[in-house]
Amino acid sequence: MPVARILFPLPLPEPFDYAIPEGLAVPEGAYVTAPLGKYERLGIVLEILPDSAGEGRKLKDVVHVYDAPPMSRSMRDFILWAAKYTVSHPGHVLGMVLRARAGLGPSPTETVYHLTGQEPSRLTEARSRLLAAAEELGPQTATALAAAAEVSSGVVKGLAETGALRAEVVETDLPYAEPSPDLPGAVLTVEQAEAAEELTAAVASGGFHTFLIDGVTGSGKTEVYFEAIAEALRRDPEAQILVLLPEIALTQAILSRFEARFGAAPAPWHSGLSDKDRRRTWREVVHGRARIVIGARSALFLPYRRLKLIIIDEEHDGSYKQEDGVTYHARDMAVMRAKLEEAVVVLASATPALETMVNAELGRYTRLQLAARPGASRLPDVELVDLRRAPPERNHWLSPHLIQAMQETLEAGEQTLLFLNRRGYAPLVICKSCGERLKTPGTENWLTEHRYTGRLVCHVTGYSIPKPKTCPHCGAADSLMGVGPGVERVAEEVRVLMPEARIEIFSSDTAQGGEATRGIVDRMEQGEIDVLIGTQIVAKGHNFPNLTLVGVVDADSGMKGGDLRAGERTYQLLSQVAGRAGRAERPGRALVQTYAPDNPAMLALADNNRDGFLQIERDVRAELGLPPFGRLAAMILSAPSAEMVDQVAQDVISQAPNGEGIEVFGPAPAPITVLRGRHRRRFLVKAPRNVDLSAYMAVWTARLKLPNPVRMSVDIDPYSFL
Ligand SMILES: Nc1ncnc2c1ncn2[C@@H]1O[C@H](COP(=O)(O)OP(=O)(O)OP(=O)(O)O)[C@@H](O)[C@H]1O
Ligand SMILES: [Zn+2]
Repeated sequence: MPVARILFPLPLPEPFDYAIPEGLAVPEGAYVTAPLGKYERLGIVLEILPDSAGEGRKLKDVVHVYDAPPMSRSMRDFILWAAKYTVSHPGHVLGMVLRARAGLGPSPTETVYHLTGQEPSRLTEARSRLLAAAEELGPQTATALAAAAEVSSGVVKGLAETGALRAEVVETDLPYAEPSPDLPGAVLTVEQAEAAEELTAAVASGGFHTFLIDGVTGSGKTEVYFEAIAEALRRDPEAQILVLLPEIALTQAILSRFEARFGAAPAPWHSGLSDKDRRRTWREVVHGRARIVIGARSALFLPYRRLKLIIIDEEHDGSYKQEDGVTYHARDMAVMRAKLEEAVVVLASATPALETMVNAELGRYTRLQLAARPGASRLPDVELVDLRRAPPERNHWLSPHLIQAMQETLEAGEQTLLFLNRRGYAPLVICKSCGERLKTPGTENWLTEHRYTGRLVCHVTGYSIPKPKTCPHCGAADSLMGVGPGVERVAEEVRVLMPEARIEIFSSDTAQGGEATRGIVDRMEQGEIDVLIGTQIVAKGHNFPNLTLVGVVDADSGMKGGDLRAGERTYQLLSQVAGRAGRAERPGRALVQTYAPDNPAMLALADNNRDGFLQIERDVRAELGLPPFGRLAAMILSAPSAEMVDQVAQDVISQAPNGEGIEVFGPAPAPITVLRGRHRRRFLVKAPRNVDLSAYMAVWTARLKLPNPVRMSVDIDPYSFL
């Protein structure tokens, strides 16, 4: 009897072997169930071994094979590779792949009711209301019809018995409509057409190829990669296309753009999906029927049947790094995935990551440049406002220069966007009496004041309390004071300065759920808002034609904290924000308030000299042997008490293997020192580029025997450093 080697989505070190019973067809990659411990569990057949592998062994049987296309070999290889790279159990990675396993079964069904046109024998008031609702809404469930007509669902049953309604059993999860490659797109400019041609040629000839679309904001990067998508759809009727976006950029606006271009909505994948939509997308992906998937980073781990093109829009974005559980960077993983699938991968950005630029220079990626915005649209002028010379008034945040520009903009009937990457009213609350800074109990995380809700909130842990009347430390009454600006406080300032302006705040607090976001975006597009004050949620993907002034309230805030990418990230975010201005005919400008106008990131921003900035960055990193010129990994230990974690950390460091050129720093407090009641310490490991740091970390972690409540995780290429 042949043997199936099965991987389960559990943190187990290896797969297990099972016998394939007579009469059961089990292909490689099949989704199966098999007994493990007390339960039958879902797993994946990694490979089929010859009969000899089972000889003399007492193996349990595979129990059930799901009626779904088997997982491709390239997907299985990707799982094993990703586990090795991230120093995780393969079963842990498989768990991410099987996140909506309900999609393995067929769609659930429900009963809907149609009008038959036949008159009921007796027509009551309730019955005619219900028939009217059925007429208006079309086929619906009894519950939905009854609710719409405000009658009991018994009325539906009664009408069905008289023959006025006909019941039909239908599937709840419908397939996605087939996108069409041949609808007209934008008429491309010469430079756009050249870039599109290179992409479509690579898609047409097949095979692995990595591109970078390096194009200024608003240059039409989306229009260009649309052409590659169209080509992939056209070439291969089974090809699947994955478009990754930062979660925050997955707005209705971009979905609508896809729908307009391809005549059908793409299959979505992000953290806000309902269970039903998650199951639906997953099923359609596995069966190969979802042709275009648009999703956040975890969409990379879906088990596509035939993935031929991956787009990573805003490839520099920090949200592609997953920090929890299996830590990975979706951009880097996507390139590997494309290699295994022999697919084309396209990174797009106006401010590519230094890592990506270096890869392009080394010829690993083909760089396609878009230097201009199409039509009359121009890049905004960026001007630094030196706050040391002309500061705002005390306890105010807008400089006279910015205020004047806002007033001119309002008078011209145009819109202003003020950017401040801080939610709430004030980022810090202190007691005037005793000087205490309010923190989440047991941690070093400050509480942020939110006036809108009257609460103090921790943005790290989510801890929140109503704002106390007295100081929790010294008991003084009315002594708590918010320090520094958040978007709510800046809005307050603008309201006083410009009482006639229509002002709105756009942050994750005011944009809970897609509907609210759409409301603000729509109103901004329609010109119903004069001043929009927003966090990074406004920085990406929006096209506001009448927006001509962008004000950056505090350009320095992102520079603090000693993070190796702080300068790069500040440059990226600010040029992204500035790029919102002047996207239509009217020219735009950006005023950037800073106390450090000679910082290289600020100077480069003002000169629109991105490459000069990257050159300085790369020199610094090359000098220090930091990524991409060296490698980093982190190990995080956590335990219920600080004493315990410190003690274990000493033992852990003594076990670190020696390696040529490898340096281990720490233990030090982790970026988030206390999380969910656990104290965290971190080691940072630095190695030359040619060292396999994953293998080094695997050797180290295999040596450790950690006491029970202590947990350990490895982060290859860490991104947070505080
Ligand atoms: N060739 C073209 N003809 C007409 N309109 C175009 C053309 N190219 C781009 N546009 C329009 O210009 C705007 C910006 O294009 P797009 O969003 O594709 O740029 P982008 O480079 O992806 O921008 P960002 O960097 O902000 O993400 C869009 O409204 C788009 O429809
Ligand atoms: Zn006090």
